[in-house]
Amino acid sequence: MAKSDIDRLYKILQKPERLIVGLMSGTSLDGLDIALCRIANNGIQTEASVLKFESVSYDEPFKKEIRKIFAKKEGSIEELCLLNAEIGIIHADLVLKTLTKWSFPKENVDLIASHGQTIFHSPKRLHQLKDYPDATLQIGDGDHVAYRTGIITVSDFRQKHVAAGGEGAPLAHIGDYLLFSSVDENRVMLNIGGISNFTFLPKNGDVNKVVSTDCGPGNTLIDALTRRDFNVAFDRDAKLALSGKLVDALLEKMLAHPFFTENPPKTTGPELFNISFIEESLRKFNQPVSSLDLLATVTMLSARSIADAIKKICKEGAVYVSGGGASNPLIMDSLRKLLPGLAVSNLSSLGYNADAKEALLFAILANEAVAGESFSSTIPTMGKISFPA
Ligand SMILES: Nc1ncnc2c1ncn2[C@@H]1O[C@H](COP(=O)(O)OP(=O)(O)OP(=O)(O)O)[C@@H](O)[C@H]1O
Ligand SMILES: CC(=O)N[C@H]1[C@@H]2OC[C@@H](O2)[C@@H](O)[C@@H]1O[C@H](C)C(=O)O
Repeated sequence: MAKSDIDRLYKILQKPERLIVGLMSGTSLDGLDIALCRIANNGIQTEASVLKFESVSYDEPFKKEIRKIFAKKEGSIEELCLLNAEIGIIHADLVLKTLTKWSFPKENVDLIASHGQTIFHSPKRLHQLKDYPDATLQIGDGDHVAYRTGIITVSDFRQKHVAAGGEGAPLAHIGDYLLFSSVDENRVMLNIGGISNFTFLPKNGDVNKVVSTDCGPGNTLIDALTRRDFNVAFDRDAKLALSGKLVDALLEKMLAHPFFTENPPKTTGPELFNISFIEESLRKFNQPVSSLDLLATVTMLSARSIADAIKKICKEGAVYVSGGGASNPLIMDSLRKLLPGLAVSNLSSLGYNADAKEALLFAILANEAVAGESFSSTIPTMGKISFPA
């Protein structure tokens, strides 16, 4: 860290608006979402827009490398160490490449907000080891990103949330509250990524009534099955699931898992919802199920677990859906049927790109980290600052 960097940061935090590149690499391991965001002010005055967005796919060897340790209880510590640096370097290079593609000079970017790659999410509810705290780990070190890009980088947002008594997730509610609260509509901001999660924003704007929680598997089980049984990365437009049949009794067995009955807020990950979860459910069901019917049933598990979680919190208002699952017609149509009191639409109906939302939300967290104040003792500002020099 050099004095010039501190001076630069000081100037950035005094600006009325900042240009922040938000980076999100989620649990689907499909690629890196890169959003160039303009963010004015901070806190409840925040105004944000996405100027440019690109989702850069990871190549198969890189996905394979991450999968060696992703959400696994056991693996190579060497691999973890190497990937921490490698992911930082790859993310930095993807930012540089994308800025060049946009013909946007990197000198004009104030900050990078880098989520990193979640490698293991281990809240107490999952590990159940009484002598250990809630824990979560994101890698792709921010110093690599800052050094390689020359841009001040805010990263590793989740640790402070855990330090302040949270599970390290969801963090979306902060940006959701700042951007999407409405005086005349109850809003559910639903993201269907690998894991599904939502923020409930009551129409009176009362921050104390905001609820934010994971619901369960979004696309993660669907992707795991299409990879295993059909050798494709995901079920585009639910074509495969739509040609299978829902096996009701198996769905009920899956929904009997205690995660679904626990009250929100709660978080989870592919550490729980993975192929072993499906195999265990099939073992309990003890009847043969075809691959297509299994996929149809697992797709309905996503829709049902989301709808059940929302119904507990909000019965009337609107649901705005983002994340890759918003492009799954079987999930979207099922949500509309299961939530008759709520108008379900894509986040684009509020003028925001559904795929860019999570990267934008982390840009907002970085903006708060440099220019904001804690919302409360349990919602502090989050993120660590890395300097290029
Ligand atoms: N056209 C489509 N039809 C069906 N599913 C789709 C479509 N497009 C994307 N998806 C699903 O969305 C997934 C990617 O979602 P997304 O990028 O939101 O996840 P993520 O950000 O990695 O997850 P998380 O939010 O849990 O961290 C894909 O793996 C796929 O399952
Ligand atoms: C530990 C972790 O990376 N969790 C992610 C994941 O993806 C969706 C869901 O599980 C959510 O809890 C979280 O991401 C979003 C962006 C959040 O923190 O709000």
